[in-house]
Amino acid sequence: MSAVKRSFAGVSLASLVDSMVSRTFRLALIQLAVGEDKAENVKRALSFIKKAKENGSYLIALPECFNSPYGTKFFPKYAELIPSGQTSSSLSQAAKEHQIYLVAGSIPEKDGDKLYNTCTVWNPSGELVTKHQKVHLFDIDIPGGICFKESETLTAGKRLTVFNTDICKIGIGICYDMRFGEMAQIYRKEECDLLLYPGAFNMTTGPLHWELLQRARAVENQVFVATIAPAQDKNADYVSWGHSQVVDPWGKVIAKTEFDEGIVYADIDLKVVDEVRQQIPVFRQRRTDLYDTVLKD
Ligand SMILES: NC(=O)CC(=O)C(=O)O
Repeated sequence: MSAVKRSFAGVSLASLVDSMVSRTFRLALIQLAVGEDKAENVKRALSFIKKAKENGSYLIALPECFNSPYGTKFFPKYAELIPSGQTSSSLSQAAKEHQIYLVAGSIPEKDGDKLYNTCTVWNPSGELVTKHQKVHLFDIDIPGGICFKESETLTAGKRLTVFNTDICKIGIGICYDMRFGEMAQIYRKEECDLLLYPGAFNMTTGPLHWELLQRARAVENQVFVATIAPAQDKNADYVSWGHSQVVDPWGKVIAKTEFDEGIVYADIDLKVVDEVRQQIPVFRQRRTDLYDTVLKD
């Protein structure tokens, strides 16, 4: 729906809707300490989910690779089927028990003879709403910095992923996906109000790009953006930058943490999305006669 369609006879549709349904909710980001013991990783995640629910969260998100260390050598060993694997079954149970939407970071997924980096989304009935297989694999080489090739063991997903909660529409990307502005633009076109990126940037790219990219995606698309990282473990092969955070549609960081394990809470008010889009109406000012970003099958 465009900003134009959001107003009728001088009364914005958003304000009518606002008076009828709640457009605020508490988002919790779990910055989890992830180690080599898969069962322990899942157990810790479940205990943080419980705590986040006790603190009033409606939507809870986990980090990229929350049941496995992040590294190509680990993916084959930790990979599971979705939704028949043990991790999926624990997540489904937790979403149902706590009556929450759960965006479950990512796990290495075994699908046929291929492996994916996959985020599962669960609703308050414990049903798998959707899953996102990371579409842009993290293959980079910065001499003296970091060299990483997810494609050594992973296959790239083939579709973008949006889903609805009772309150808003959400677009999902995983980590490196955040670098691709076209993907976020498509999510805005699909009427998303919030983009969630479970991600694990590193000590080379994190300090420069992590927050910059989130604020850019938020301002360009006038959406809330949240990122959820594993806590930092200085002894791991891959050292996570941490810094899970939430950015509002003005580009302002409204909640954040640094390196340690913990929960970041943000009270999201979707009125802010409508205000920004009304006050700076760039979406309907785009020159689609000159350029466009389109979703392909
Ligand atoms: N780990 C990633 O997928 C991405 C990343 O660390 C980066 O883009 O930098």
